[in-house]
Amino acid sequence: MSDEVRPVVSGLEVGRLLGAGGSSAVWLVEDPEGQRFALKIARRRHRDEAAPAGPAGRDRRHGRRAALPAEQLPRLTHPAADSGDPRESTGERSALHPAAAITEELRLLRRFAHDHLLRVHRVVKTDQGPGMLMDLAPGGSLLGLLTSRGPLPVAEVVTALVPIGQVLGYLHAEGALHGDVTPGNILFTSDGRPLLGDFGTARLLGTDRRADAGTPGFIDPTRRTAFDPGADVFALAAVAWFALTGRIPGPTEERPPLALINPEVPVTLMHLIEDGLSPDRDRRPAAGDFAATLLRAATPAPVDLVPAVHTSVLPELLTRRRPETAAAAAPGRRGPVGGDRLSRRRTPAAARGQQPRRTGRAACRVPRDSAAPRGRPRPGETVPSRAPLALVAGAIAVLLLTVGLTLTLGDPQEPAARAGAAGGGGQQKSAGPADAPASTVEPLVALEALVSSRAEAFRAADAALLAGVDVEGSPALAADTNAVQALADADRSLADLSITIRHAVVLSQPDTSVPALQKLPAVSAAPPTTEVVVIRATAALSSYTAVQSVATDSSDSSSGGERTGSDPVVAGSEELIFVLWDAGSGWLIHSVLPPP
Ligand SMILES: Nc1ncnc2c1ncn2[C@@H]1O[C@H](COP(=O)(O)OP(=O)(O)OP(=O)(O)O)[C@@H](O)[C@H]1O
Repeated sequence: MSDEVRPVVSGLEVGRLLGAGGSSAVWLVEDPEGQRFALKIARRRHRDEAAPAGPAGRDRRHGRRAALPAEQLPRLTHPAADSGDPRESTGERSALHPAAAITEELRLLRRFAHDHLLRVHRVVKTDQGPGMLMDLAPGGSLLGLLTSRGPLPVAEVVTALVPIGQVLGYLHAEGALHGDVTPGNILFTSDGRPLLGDFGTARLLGTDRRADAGTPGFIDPTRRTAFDPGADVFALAAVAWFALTGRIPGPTEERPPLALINPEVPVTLMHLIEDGLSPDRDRRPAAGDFAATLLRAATPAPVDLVPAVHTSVLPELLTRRRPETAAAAAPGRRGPVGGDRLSRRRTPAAARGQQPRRTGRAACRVPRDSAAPRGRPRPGETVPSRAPLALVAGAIAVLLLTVGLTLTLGDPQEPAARAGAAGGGGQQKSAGPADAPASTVEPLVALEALVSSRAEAFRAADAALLAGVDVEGSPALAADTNAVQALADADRSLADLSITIRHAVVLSQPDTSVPALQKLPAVSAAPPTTEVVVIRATAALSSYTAVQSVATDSSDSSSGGERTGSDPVVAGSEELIFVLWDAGSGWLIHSVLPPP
């Protein structure tokens, strides 16, 4: 940022550098009437490499910042539009004079007006090429805020992103895409109002070269070549994830449940973000619906911009708030937050071992492991709000029925049980761990006992109990251990949880009606000495409550102290395929799969 050269612009006083992205630098400028704007100028490399600015040097609808759909272009009232020039209908307009093209693009852009869309005023000449004069957003960007403060509380994320969902809904309804929704492009006014920036500006400045690029972490891997509002929704969901965790979400199969990283996230919000990020397009909400659900997910709170803004902006911030006591700032409390945030939740990024504050895109690439898990109570910490507990409860509801699926399908590992079975006496059956069935027991009966023991592991938050449930080294054990350990780390357990099996049917082997099952590693990779059975059944979770032990002064450790709980969660049921193995010591769960 320091290597940016201050531009010279006739009629405007150029102030400080507001920020610099991958392709542009943005300066504070003031006109003779004292009105302040932001001036965006393409950085030299991009100016030199850029094609002439124009509305459609090529069809960029599916690329980065495909702000204006090409289908709108033939309807332009550009001087060439009525010329009968076939380039108009094919979108090949790169031959337009750049100045005319810029004027046209600007005219088009200004047709889009929304309270939360950053306004573009005019293009001005500078000694560094054309510059774009736009509304000043003194509150800086969401990226700057996150870099200063770390992950934001849910209530502030709601405030910051509901309007962005709304403005995206507006653009989509108008037939336009944004194409580059990122934390760097979400800006704030001095009263904390979020604005979506960078809409169409790259094309105006001629920096929109990388049609197939985008901002890593916020690019929809399933984006389509046609007009694709879903790609903007994906990016918005990715921004939400980033704002709540300080990490980019990563691919579905690698992504931990959001609730386990940030236990303050309500279940509704967790599901909303997962739906937004889902490769299954049917699950992705429309942008307006995303905004509406986000608004219902938690009570919004003003975005605290103080830690992030330039000192010259502080006097005009309306969102400055007094520090308050740590107790009042407990997670889930409504209203302003402050004192606690500074000490516990708002540890500066550098102190958490994160990247020091930077501007520009690079700062958003926070390493995946750089954000410490949050929400773990410290010894002696006061009772947390119900929100984290409800959250954990909901997260586990998802885990209980689905985590094993992802791992099983994505990572078919050969279990360590193979070695044990090889020397274990073939089909000889021995007694399993306490309460674990031996294979003299019918697999269906065994399955009921296994899921019951699995529920006990979650009730007690004791991963050791899983040894009698899942095959050693299996996908099921890996998934269950992660989930139970996460509960234990958060000092939580699931009271009253039970899992029952209904409508269980053993599928014959080979089952010609389910050919997909024969190819499963869980079935085909079993050692010869291991018996395998495949069961289709409905697993039903009882309602349960996430509880947290709270230390008391009592010296009677057997009392277990007080317990505080969330609202009961009813998790429902799901039809699943269970693959059970018996390597000589009784039936254990190897994998849990969705029905073919
Ligand atoms: N209107 C504005 N008011 C105040 N600051 C702004 C404004 N526009 C941009 N900025 C600041 O400048 C930074 C860079 O702007 P922007 O992200 O638009 O640049 P860019 O080069 O187009 O980005 P990219 O890396 O996506 O190419 C923003 O992150 C923000 O901090």
